[in-house]
Amino acid sequence: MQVHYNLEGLPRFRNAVVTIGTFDGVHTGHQQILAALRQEAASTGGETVVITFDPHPRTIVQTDASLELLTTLPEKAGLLEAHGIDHLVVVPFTPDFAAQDAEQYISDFLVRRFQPHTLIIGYDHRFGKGRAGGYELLEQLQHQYGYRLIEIPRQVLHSIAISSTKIRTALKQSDVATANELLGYPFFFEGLVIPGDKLGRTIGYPTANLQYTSSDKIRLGEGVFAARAIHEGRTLGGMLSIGKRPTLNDVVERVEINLFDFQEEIYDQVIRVEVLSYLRGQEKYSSLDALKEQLHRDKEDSLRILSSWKEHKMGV
Ligand SMILES: Nc1ncnc2c1ncn2[C@@H]1O[C@H](COP(=O)(O)OP(=O)(O)OP(=O)(O)O)[C@@H](O)[C@H]1O
Ligand SMILES: Cc1cc2nc3c(=O)[nH]c(=O)nc-3n(C[C@H](O)[C@H](O)[C@H](O)CO)c2cc1C
Repeated sequence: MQVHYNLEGLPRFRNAVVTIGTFDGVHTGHQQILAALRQEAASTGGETVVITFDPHPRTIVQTDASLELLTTLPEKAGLLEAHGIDHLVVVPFTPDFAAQDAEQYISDFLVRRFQPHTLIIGYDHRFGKGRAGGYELLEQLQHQYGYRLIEIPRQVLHSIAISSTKIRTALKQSDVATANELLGYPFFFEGLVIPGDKLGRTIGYPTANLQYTSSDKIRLGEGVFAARAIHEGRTLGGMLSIGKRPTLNDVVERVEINLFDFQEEIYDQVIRVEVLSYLRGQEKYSSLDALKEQLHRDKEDSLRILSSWKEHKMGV
């Protein structure tokens, strides 16, 4: 897949089959649209093109709220590539871009830049100054500009919006099963390995303490989870803990992962964590020994879950 950040440098697409959207999470609902895109492109010998906006239009509209994105831009690009998309075009959603009038958006942006063979567009797609343009205008001008228009039905868009909301709610409630089902791959995030207080190794369970690398990305709720970590191309099994370490009467939330069959120093490195399954909540144990016994059981549970996921190579 090619990723284009500059509208001036776009190649001449061959029979471009184009869709436009934020595709946050690239979840099962979005995947239906991507499948339609691939199918149309296959039948016309064309290339699939996804147009997305960055920063997210929501940052322009509502400045205060945290974004809680399901995917950062690079993560989204990785997923789109895994779904067989040929080109991702990232359009800076600037005030200037938002201010062009609707007919200009069609003629100068869509037609001139992409020469689309087919446009797959939501019935509610709005564009141009004051969001004056919509599906009807694209329909009126389709013969003049020679593109074919395919409408994404209302129910499909509705179910995508419902899924996005459900995934966000589930993740914040640590309900990984619901989130992963709707995502169609295990939820993942990236973390920088930072120093902790060197306690983990004293109980036989060293943990890489993680600092989130993205401030815009949604945070998973507290709990203990079976997980995988991707480190320098290797996938390692592990168990993830998100919580305030009640046993130690700590107050700040820690994100830490114990990796199985692993003994390397990885401070200052970034790892990707795929969260497979929720195991339990954070508990206060009467001693570090009692915690250690629980970690032993968590490891057994995690190993069982990991082996059932072995054949499952979802995500990227
Ligand atoms: N199996 C493993 N799982 C996780 N990290 C490991 C593992 N083996 C070695 N390490 C390394 O050891 C570090 C963790 O060691 P340890 O838990 O003792 O100290 P720490 O970083 O101070 O964390 P903590 O706050 O958990 O005590 C990790 O950051 C990593 O670099
Ligand atoms: C899989 C896993 C589960 C954990 N569960 C708990 C817990 O239930 N309560 C707690 O106080 N700390 C928990 N911790 C954090 C633990 O206190 C910490 O890793 C060590 O004290 C070292 O800092 C957990 C850590 C891991 C890796």
